[in-house]
Amino acid sequence: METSLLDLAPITRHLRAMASSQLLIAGVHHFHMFEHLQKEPCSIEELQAKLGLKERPAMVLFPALCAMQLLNFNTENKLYITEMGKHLIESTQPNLISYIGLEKDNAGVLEMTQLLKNDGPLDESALTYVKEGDTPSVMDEEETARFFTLALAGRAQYLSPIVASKLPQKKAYLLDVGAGTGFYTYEWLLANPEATATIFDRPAVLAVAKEFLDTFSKSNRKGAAGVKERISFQAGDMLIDELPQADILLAASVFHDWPTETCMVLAKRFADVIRPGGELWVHDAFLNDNLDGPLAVTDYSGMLFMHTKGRAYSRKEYRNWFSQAGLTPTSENIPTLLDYGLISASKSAL
Ligand SMILES: C[S@@+](CC[C@H](N)C(=O)[O-])C[C@H]1O[C@@H](n2cnc3c(N)ncnc32)[C@H](O)[C@@H]1O
Repeated sequence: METSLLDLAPITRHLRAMASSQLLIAGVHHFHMFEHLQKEPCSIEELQAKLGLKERPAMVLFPALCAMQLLNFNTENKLYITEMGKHLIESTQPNLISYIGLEKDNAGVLEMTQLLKNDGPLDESALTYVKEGDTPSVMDEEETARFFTLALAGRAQYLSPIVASKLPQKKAYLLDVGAGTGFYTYEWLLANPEATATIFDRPAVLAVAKEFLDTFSKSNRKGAAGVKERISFQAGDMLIDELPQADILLAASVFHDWPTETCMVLAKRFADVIRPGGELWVHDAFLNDNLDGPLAVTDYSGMLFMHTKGRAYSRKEYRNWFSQAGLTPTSENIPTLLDYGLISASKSAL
């Protein structure tokens, strides 16, 4: 299996870098963060209260400014302004406040500011990649579900050989929840000729996934034709519907679409259907455990914040959810490509 691919991360970093600009300008000109912090260092909660921000926007904005080296955490875990950040305070001469202000009315900055203040858009049906309750979802309309699923196809196709090669290699039954195109599963089944799998997603997304499986099966790769017979599709709502029991449950780019409380619910639901001795695998981009970067992921978190109900989380946050769900997280951090990686947790054997 091909695992030595050229890492295309520079492309996704440039794509996501727009979030850095928006968060920097919003932080300086619309939230006046540096003025608030100049008297004394603040805990995350204290700064959140001063700025009137809910938990999710705070956890997007503060790590981003740390990753930009403008803020940092001291030994008491309080945020303080770095030497560079001091040049964003009025009393420091020279400062770059007015220069940054040239962009303060940029449409993207104003939108980011509004979303940070509201913790997301007022109209939740504008969000992408999420289906929750009775709120209409773009993932349930044929045209938009196709558009948003196709948008992720190239990324999944590119990442899937390396992700599949780092998942357990064995005869097992894999459940791919929120599978989108299903590429990770197709690759993994190709590498594991005795394994079986289920692709779980919304019905309109599965219609697109089936087309990708058709094309995959017809490729001239050895064993590709047989993958189709070992795969089933299940339409449903992962937040409420019964999920099938599995040896391996894969959640690729799934948790980052949801707020913390929903991530905890999902972790528990996933843990409950993993068979004894089975494993939960998460493929995602992770914040540093001390929430100060990396910049590629704080940028990604800003974009996720704008378009979904989620953000990027640290491995420590994931591992806490896994433990609370009754699983045992491993300490292994497995990098893949595009600033993503894998982590896993296991369920004890009976
Ligand atoms: C960001 S995409 C990830 C797709 C794929 N795993 C990948 O990495 O390319 C999230 C997926 O979760 C699905 N999803 C969102 N809410 C869902 C729900 N309540 N039940 C089932 N699937 C859901 C979406 O339709 C979408 O395909």
